[in-house]
Amino acid sequence: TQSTRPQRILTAVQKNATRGDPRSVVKAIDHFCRNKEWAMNVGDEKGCILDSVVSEVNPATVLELGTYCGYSTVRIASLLPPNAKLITLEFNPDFAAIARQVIAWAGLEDKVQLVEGASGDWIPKMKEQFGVKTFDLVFLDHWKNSYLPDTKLMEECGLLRKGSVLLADNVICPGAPEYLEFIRSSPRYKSQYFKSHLEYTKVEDGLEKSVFLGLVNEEWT
Ligand SMILES: CNc1ncnc2c1ncn2[C@@H]1O[C@H](/C=C/CNC(=O)c2cc(-c3ccc(F)cc3)cc(O)c2O)[C@H](F)[C@H]1O
Ligand SMILES: [Mg+2]
Repeated sequence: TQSTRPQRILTAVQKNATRGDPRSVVKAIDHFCRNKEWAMNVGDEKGCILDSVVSEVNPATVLELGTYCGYSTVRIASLLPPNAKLITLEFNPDFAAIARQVIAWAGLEDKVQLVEGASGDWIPKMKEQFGVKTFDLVFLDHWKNSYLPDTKLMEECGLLRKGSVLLADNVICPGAPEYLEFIRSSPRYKSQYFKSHLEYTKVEDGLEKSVFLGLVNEEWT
């Protein structure tokens, strides 16, 4: 039977990366996607911006929406301090199965909890199921029209605290116009755009970093 692209990405990791070496896993995927088959990983250029935000936030709790093959999961988890936890949500069972193996090859299973299911179902259960109070960092990289509803849901569920950082991929390509419009005009967020390129291409894309400011008082006037 024909293999899938995620399966071919996993094979490239198993052939070219060193077990337990996250950087070699990232390198193997980038090499495969740049030279063999494009895939929707955040990639090396935007990945460096992701790395710098993770290092700056130095999060104890991270939520990733949209695991796909686990590329950004490995990038983020490899930078986390000891005892930090990354919860990543993926509702496609085939992608989840590949991502688990990629994360395991990188030796990061202890830092990552991959939850197979939909963000809309799991965000409301984060506290009771995983003992999470709030997230220090959220990486949004799932369906682009889900960025806004899921951000509102995280607020409603009390999963964001003053200073929580949201980092959204693809705000230009494919684009997340409703999310950008909301987050840039809301008094509850301080946003910053990091201009870059769509993974493995010269097409413009970028990441939007937004700091949650908490419920600001003008909302009570
Ligand atoms: C809605 N709730 C969800 N809950 C759990 N897992 C989810 C949920 N929604 C999706 N997933 C899961 O998250 C992933 C979805 C990633 C979507 N990403 C993209 O579409 C995306 C697209 C491009 C792109 C750009 C140009 C072009 F010409 C073609 C493609 C570039 C990018 O970097 C992207 O991230 C996964 F597939 C899905 O099962
Ligand atoms: Mg993306």
